[in-house]
Amino acid sequence: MDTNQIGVAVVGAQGRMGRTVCEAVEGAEDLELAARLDAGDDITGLASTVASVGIDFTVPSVTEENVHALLDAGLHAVVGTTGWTEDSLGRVREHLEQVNADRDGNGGLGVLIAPNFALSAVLAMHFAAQAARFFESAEVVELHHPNKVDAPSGTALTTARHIAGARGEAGLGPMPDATETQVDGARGAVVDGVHVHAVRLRGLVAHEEILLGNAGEQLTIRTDSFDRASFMPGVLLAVREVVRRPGLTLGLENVLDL
Ligand SMILES: NC(=O)C1=CN([C@@H]2O[C@H](COP(=O)(O)OP(=O)(O)OC[C@H]3O[C@@H](n4cnc5c(N)ncnc54)[C@H](O)[C@@H]3O)[C@@H](O)[C@H]2O)C=CC1
Ligand SMILES: O=C(O)C1=N[C@H](C(=O)O)C[C@H](O)C1
Repeated sequence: MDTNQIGVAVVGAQGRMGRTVCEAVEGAEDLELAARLDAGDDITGLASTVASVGIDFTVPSVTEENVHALLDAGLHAVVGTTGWTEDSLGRVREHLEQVNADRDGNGGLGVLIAPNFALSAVLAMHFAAQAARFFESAEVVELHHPNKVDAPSGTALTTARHIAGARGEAGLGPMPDATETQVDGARGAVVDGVHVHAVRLRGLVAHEEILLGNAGEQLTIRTDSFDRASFMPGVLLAVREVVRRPGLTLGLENVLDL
């Protein structure tokens, strides 16, 4: 391996995203694909490889455990897997503080977790948060392939939280809604007061629409990932950035300086 290259281990390498990430890493001159791991493989062994960054695209039930194992093996982590909570993020922050306190002089480890690495999705979330304070109503509709195991998507959860945060800061109250629900679930999930709807449809990859309404007008912000290639520039950027960002970074928007 060239000394200027960053060694990368992909965890979840046999999955839809993992396979695409392996190809993208192999195609990047400044990165070296050092290991492909999937269920049943031992992350601890990465400590004795040239890998310095682990990329996790696995399943919500195992991603936190994988990140702790990557940190214990001395690797930075880039994570696209969904399912993170304030509690699990807090445990990663604590772990980073511990490992980085022990690494004096060796440069701190970083973890970058992003619900979506596609530029269009990151911008859609950003624009939605900017627009939210100007509208009485806002709802999020996410649309995905039917093999997705979680709903609503991590991107939709984050979008809804950002909208709710912006509305709260602007002093907006609850949205108008006179519904007397006839069937449970008809109005979707409610995330911090924002309704989120999840569509699962054969043929889709990853899509999201943010609807913002006032009397007589509507703003629609839409992002479409037609191919998993859309996530790759963001994933590779995250790998290059995480090695010089000790601690926890949440969202690609921080790296893009939005
Ligand atoms: N942040 C982003 O931009 C994106 C995030 N995602 C998220 O990434 C995750 C993976 O998505 P897909 O690749 O579509 O799923 P997938 O089901 O195709 O792949 C998951 C892979 O993880 C493996 N796996 C399961 N347990 C494991 C373990 N303990 N250790 C190592 N590998 C393990 C599985 O065997 C499988 O190969 C999901 O949470 C999805 O929502 C997906 C696309 C983009
Ligand atoms: O499972 C997927 O496919 C995707 N998952 C992420 C999410 O839940 O937001 C990102 C993207 O939507 C694709």
